[in-house]
Amino acid sequence: MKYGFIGAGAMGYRYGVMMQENAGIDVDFIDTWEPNVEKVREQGGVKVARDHKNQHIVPINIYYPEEYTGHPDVWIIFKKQMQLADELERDKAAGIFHPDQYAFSAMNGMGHFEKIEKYFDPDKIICGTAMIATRMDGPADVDFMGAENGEVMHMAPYNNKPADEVTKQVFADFKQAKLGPVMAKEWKGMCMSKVVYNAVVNTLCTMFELQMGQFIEYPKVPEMATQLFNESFDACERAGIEMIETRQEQIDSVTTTSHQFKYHYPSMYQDFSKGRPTEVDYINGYIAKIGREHDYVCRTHEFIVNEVHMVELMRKYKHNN
Ligand SMILES: NC(=O)C1=CN([C@@H]2O[C@H](COP(=O)(O)OP(=O)(O)OC[C@H]3O[C@@H](n4cnc5c(N)ncnc54)[C@H](OP(=O)(O)O)[C@@H]3O)[C@@H](O)[C@H]2O)C=CC1
Ligand SMILES: CC(C)(CO)C(=O)C(=O)O
Repeated sequence: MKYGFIGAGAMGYRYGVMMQENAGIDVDFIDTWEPNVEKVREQGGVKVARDHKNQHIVPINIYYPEEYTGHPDVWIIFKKQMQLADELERDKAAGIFHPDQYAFSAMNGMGHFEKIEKYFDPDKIICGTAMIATRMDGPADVDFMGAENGEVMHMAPYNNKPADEVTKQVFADFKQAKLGPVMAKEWKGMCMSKVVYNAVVNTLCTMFELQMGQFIEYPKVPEMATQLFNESFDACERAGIEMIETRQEQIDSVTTTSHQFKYHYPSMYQDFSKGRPTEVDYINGYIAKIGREHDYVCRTHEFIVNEVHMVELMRKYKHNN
């Protein structure tokens, strides 16, 4: 099958380059971030490293939406939550979406599938999550974090029906690309299991400007994680959302993944450090929202949402001095 990527950023490159290099799959990238597209054209591809080592140029096909005439079977969508609505609208106006196409996304946070559903048949949407860390160090310059074969991701059909033939083929292609796919039975619990993880690691590392390996040096991280996961699980239980991991598994995963991705600044920090808004409203804010909708106040998550917005504001004073 042929794949098109909406978003040639950290995760778009991670999936696309691994699919191209490890599985020989035909891949095209669509991006609206001009310095990125121009840099790929100037240097003859995207600069790729793994854990800061073996940096090399990988030749790729990249297009602005308006230039694109291809017809992939599946679109893989990796944008930041705040960018997605405008991106999809521009892609639609450029005429690159077609009714037969599938869409897969493993973005963090919640809210993206409702937007994707406006452009794709819900029976052709595949939900995902990715415990795969990638740094974008600048336009067309990407660093895959963590050792090879450590990639793990989950996927589930948006309609919660058994996987159809195309979804099975996507799974097989991800497997061949060494992205470590695991099929889940139900998409919402699968996605929320990643949201509640990001609600601990992304926000805390961002506020304190820490790489994950530095963050886990603080001995009380498991205690802080327990407090946040307990609130998240309590809210999800009231909302009838069944997580795919237990509370204890999630608490433990903060320690293991922080060692695994020790040089990684979570994607939220990558926005924070470049003066951009963060995804906090789609992560901790989403947990707090489902809590309130079910008569349960997630006090710590609500506090964290405000703290992250406060550090966003603080940049105006600190980073310009
Ligand atoms: N990165 C990761 O490890 C993971 C990310 N995710 C999720 O995947 C989705 C996509 O995230 P991700 O791939 O990280 O994001 P991207 O790498 O796609 O973000 C790149 C965007 O950042 C902006 N940008 C501007 N200047 C720079 C610069 N100098 N360096 C880098 N970016 C710049 C550009 O947007 P603009 O033109 O608007 O400024 C660009 O489109 C998100 O939902 C994220 O949470 C999920 C798992 C892991
Ligand atoms: C890699 C990981 C899992 C780290 O929190 C992530 O999701 C991110 O950076 O956004």
